[in-house]
Amino acid sequence: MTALPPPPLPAPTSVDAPAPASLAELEAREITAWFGSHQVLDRVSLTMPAGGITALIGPSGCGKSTFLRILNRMHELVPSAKLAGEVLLDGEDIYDPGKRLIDARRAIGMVFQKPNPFPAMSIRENVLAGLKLTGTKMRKSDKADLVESCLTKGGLWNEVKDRLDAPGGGLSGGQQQRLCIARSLAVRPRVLLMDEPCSALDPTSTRVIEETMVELAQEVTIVIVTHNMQQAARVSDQCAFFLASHRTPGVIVEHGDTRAMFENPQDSRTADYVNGRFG
Ligand SMILES: Nc1ncnc2c1ncn2[C@@H]1O[C@H](COP(=O)(O)OP(=O)(O)OP(=O)(O)O)[C@@H](O)[C@H]1O
Repeated sequence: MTALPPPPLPAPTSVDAPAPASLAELEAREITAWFGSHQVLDRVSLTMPAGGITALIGPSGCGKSTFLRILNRMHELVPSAKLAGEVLLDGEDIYDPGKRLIDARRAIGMVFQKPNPFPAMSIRENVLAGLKLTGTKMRKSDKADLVESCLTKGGLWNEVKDRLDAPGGGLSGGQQQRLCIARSLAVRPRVLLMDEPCSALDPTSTRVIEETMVELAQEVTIVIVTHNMQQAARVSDQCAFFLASHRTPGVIVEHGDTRAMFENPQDSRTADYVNGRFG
């Protein structure tokens, strides 16, 4: 699935600086999804453990990106899209009518396939952009600290600390993606969703992002869609293998510990997929 633009957010309401985030578990229960009359997922359930990296794998069109977008209420941006089921963040349903959309998007951030920094904004402004959108006010010195800590966690600080006022669009592709990660972190999400975050990057930038992900998992739960089996094996703790066949919506065929899924898959279709025999 190609990158979507950042979702629109409601007008600013909060004036508090973001509170420190704690690790959170994300649980999808019986998720079924449609685009118009086309059903693309059928009762998919998956627990994504706090502080772990979960990789969603499977051939093109089996519903991985749709599932990922359901996890932070982006699916509902598509006019024909519908869904059934629940998404629980630490036990609370993000689709509860009493919950605000902005809170779900703030707690569950998204990094897209194609880096999408605001090209004319400075590196510093890019990192702080999410705060503006969520209406968060901070002291200037706190902002400087936040920029440094997010760029450090994003694995970019040393490369940009002397040019924070340069435009974000002037960075390399890999640097731009790390800037987008830093931007996501600035609102202190509890979960970070990553939709093929390295597919537009060279192998060196990919490895830097993978190292960044592993570091980040200590403070944020990560869910990544990837077509790269080596990447799933390198970074994830658990994998979920999605599959859809002609006329049949996507389901999870098998999920569990990544090493077990790669070395001793229980389903022959998983074995064929992880060994590159299809997809
Ligand atoms: N905006 C949309 N409108 C209509 N159908 C869509 C839309 N987005 C996705 N679909 C359909 O939903 C199904 C699942 O697509 P999705 O992008 O979730 O799969 P995927 O596993 O992420 O694929 P890929 O690995 O190629 O990105 C496909 O049949 C796709 O054509």
